[in-house]
Amino acid sequence: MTLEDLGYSVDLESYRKEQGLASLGIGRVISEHKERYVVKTADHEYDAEIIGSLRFLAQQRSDFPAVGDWVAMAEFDDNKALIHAVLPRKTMIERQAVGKQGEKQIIATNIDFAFIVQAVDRDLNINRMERYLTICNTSGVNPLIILNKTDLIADHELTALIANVQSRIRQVPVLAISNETLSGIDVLKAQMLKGKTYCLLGSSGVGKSTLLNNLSGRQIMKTIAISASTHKGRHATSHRELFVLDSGGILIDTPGMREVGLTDAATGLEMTFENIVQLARDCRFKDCTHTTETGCAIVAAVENGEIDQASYENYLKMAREREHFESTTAERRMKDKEFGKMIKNFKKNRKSNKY
Ligand SMILES: Nc1nc2c(ncn2[C@@H]2O[C@H](COP(=O)(O)OP(=O)(O)OP(=O)(O)O)[C@@H](O)[C@H]2O)c(=O)[nH]1
Ligand SMILES: [Zn+2]
Repeated sequence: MTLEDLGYSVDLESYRKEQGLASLGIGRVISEHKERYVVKTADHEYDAEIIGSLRFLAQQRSDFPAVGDWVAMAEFDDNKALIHAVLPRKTMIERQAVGKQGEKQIIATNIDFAFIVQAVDRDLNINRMERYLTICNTSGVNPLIILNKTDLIADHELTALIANVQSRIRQVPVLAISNETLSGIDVLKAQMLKGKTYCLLGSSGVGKSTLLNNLSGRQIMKTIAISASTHKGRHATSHRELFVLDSGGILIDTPGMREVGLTDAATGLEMTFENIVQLARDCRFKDCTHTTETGCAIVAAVENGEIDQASYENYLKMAREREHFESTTAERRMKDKEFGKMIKNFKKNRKSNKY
């Protein structure tokens, strides 16, 4: 295997040279667990950690390596390495960190295409599709919607579902597949390009791992991490998350996600809801919130059925969420600043009081 097989590019190579990193090895992070990384190189896999100075300089979660990252590293043992630098990311899919208001968490980096997977039997949720789309649009990743488990419903039901999805999401291709009958799998395989990185996004149980197995033609087992204290199997931490398929495509399987909160960087919202946002030009007031104002072109379009009511509500909900993220981040920064001032004053007082 070569680095190019893993997705390495000319741009990355010239960056590496420019930055004087040529003496270090280059590899791609294929899994991450509590600041321990598995880094794959052309002919090796390393257990890696980051060097102290990198940790020291890290200001936020996104400064640490993530699955999909290219890193410059030094081998120090047979299969151990230290990560010295994270190379610039072409794309970065991120969400609001669960339970940590105002913080971001990277899902995967350097992704070219995302497969947004949903199951047609009971999980289908167009609001959630729009949410994943927004996340993709924000980071410049090309989305494809995959409807899985089509073996579980009748053909006419599937036709209706696809029409339903496409009435709300017009600009994104939709592909129906079944991991059971393998219908659609070859079509999907044929679309995947050598050296490009794909990522599977979707809730737990929609069939991402099964799809990975079908695309790779192998049974790639997930090792479930066992929490030592409770001996309870912990959910969906796969040991390896990045795979090179025989077709040459590179596939990242992210653990199933229950929550996909938006961050302030969700500029993709306007792209996802382009047909809604465009109408705002005709609103009577420039600062229209598109809710209760008279002369709101968006509300009018919802009323006359031009815009889907559910889509409209989902748009407003996500716009509020983005705003909330922004305000909590601002608040936190303010608090940090105040805390910094307090420390400074304390030190000053201590000096002057000489205790
Ligand atoms: N009938 C049917 N069942 C499927 C299909 N694809 C997957 N399944 C089943 O759905 C269940 C969940 O599939 P997984 O592939 O583990 O789902 P996942 O999205 O990887 O879930 P996480 O690993 O929790 O994120 C398994 O029991 C699969 O056998 C399908 O096309 N048809
Ligand atoms: Zn309006």
